[in-house]
Amino acid sequence: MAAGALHRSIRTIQLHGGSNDSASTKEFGNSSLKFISKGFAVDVKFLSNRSRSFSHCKMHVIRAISSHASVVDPIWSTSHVTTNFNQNTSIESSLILIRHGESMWNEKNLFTGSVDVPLTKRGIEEAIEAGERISSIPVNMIYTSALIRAQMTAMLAMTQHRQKKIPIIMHDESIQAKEWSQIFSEETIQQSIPVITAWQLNERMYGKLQGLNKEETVVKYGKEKVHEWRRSFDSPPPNGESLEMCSQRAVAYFKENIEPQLQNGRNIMVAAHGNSLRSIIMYLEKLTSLEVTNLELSTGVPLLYIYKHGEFLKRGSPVGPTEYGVYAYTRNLALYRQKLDEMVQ
Ligand SMILES: O=C(O)[C@H](O)COP(=O)(O)O
Repeated sequence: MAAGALHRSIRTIQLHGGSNDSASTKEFGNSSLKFISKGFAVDVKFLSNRSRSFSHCKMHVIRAISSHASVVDPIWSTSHVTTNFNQNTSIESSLILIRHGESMWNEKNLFTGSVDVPLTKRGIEEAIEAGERISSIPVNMIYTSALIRAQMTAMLAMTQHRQKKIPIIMHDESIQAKEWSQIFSEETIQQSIPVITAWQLNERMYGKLQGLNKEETVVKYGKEKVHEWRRSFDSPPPNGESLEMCSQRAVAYFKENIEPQLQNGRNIMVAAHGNSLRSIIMYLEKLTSLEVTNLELSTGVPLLYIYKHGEFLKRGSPVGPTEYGVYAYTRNLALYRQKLDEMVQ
């Protein structure tokens, strides 16, 4: 990654650092500090430590290396990833969206929403199959919701990836969690893919429908009402979130956290849910609130978008690693696949 890119990333840490990245008072007593933040292992020297607030403390970044190993991905070392920080319009990156595989409540046809239910055996198989489909598409970072069905899907899918890197969940919930999950081998870091979990990508909160059977709910409230709750943009289910409300957190998270990574040439997989992904797709494809009512996402089917010139180009779902079509979408994808082919020879 270019030095400029690192410094801009660090500036981002400073700007947003007040709450999430605040260092402990003990650490501020030193004139230098090492920490891992937003996936970067950072060495800093404090120029002024009068302020106790990390976000206001002046510092000089001595060294910042990606702790998100795949950001500097050897397979991409000659590609755009290292040279793309000057708003280079030729930057191109892949975005894979995947709804989790079948969950135990999908199987029972229950409204699930924010309830944290695991995958069924079929859901596990769907996730593995999804992994095969995307196994030759580059993935530098993974975002999942905070719910186990999305996390299982991401992890299972990555067991199939030809790059053989290891997805590692980033624990940012406390300073201790960050410290205790550090990795001390740069080589091991390079063989890892950071997995960022975010509640904002969770399924819409289904309110008083959670745990109810979908068919029984139709019998009780009528087909039309239930369809309106499930698919309309702005009618929330009782005490729950409408798609619009879900979109306010999911799309905001996407814009603030995921889109900048794509702009920097990082290839991203997002494993999330029917409605959080519907709202993100609505944004990517500029769908109207009417058009989004017809958008249905199957469990465990990955969708590919190419990000280029600030636009998201829909590329459907890759069929499989042996299918050539998808890799012909862009030269970079074809080259990536070719490098993977060469690696196994
Ligand atoms: O939360 C749920 O019940 C499902 O994952 C999505 O439900 P929906 O198809 O009713 O939106």
